[in-house]
Amino acid sequence: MTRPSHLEVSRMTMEYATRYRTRSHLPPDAGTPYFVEKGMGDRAHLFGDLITVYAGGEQTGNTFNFFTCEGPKGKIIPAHLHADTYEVFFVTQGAVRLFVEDLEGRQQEKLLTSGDFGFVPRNCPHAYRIERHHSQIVGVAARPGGTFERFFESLGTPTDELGLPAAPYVPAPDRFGTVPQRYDVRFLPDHEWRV
Ligand SMILES: O=C(Oc1cc(O)cc(O)c1C(=O)O)c1ccc(O)c(O)c1
Repeated sequence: MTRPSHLEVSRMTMEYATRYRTRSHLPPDAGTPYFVEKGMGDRAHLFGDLITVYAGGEQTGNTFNFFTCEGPKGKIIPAHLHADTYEVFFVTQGAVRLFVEDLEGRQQEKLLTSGDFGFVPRNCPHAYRIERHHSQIVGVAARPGGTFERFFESLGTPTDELGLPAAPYVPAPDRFGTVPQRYDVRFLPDHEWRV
């Protein structure tokens, strides 16, 4: 067999076995350059969302991640915070209303549309609502020495599908008692938005 040229190599989508998938396009280590075709990251369904992870702790030495989150219009993620995790919300399609409270208790609300960016520091309560069908957010969420992306398939479920779940995936109630805290997620059921 002849060796592929550099160009051919760059077009290939390799498959790996990782801690999380028997077949993944993400390598199981931090030293391998790689490419992932659109939509072909490690996918999970949680509530009405499709989350696609393109890079996570395994690939980045636990320093950052990169994922997309797509959900149906009307979808609300209720108030929560991350004690030690910084988060990016970069909207690439549709419209997403982000609510965030700073460390002094000042609240803001902003409609993000394609190309708009929101940043949520650690310890800041936040929530969001998807305002348009086919909305997509690019996310980065990490803390010193840890990333967050496996939260989605731990509370939700891994999937090979490329679209939103046909019916929302609602975790069993006992999962809420253990999984969020493992990933530095604290839901705030009594939180009120004044904006
Ligand atoms: O984590 C993000 O969104 C979520 C999606 C879910 O289906 C359930 C959740 O609890 C959350 C959450 O926020 O905790 C998310 C989405 C987009 C983004 O840019 C992020 O940084 C995080």
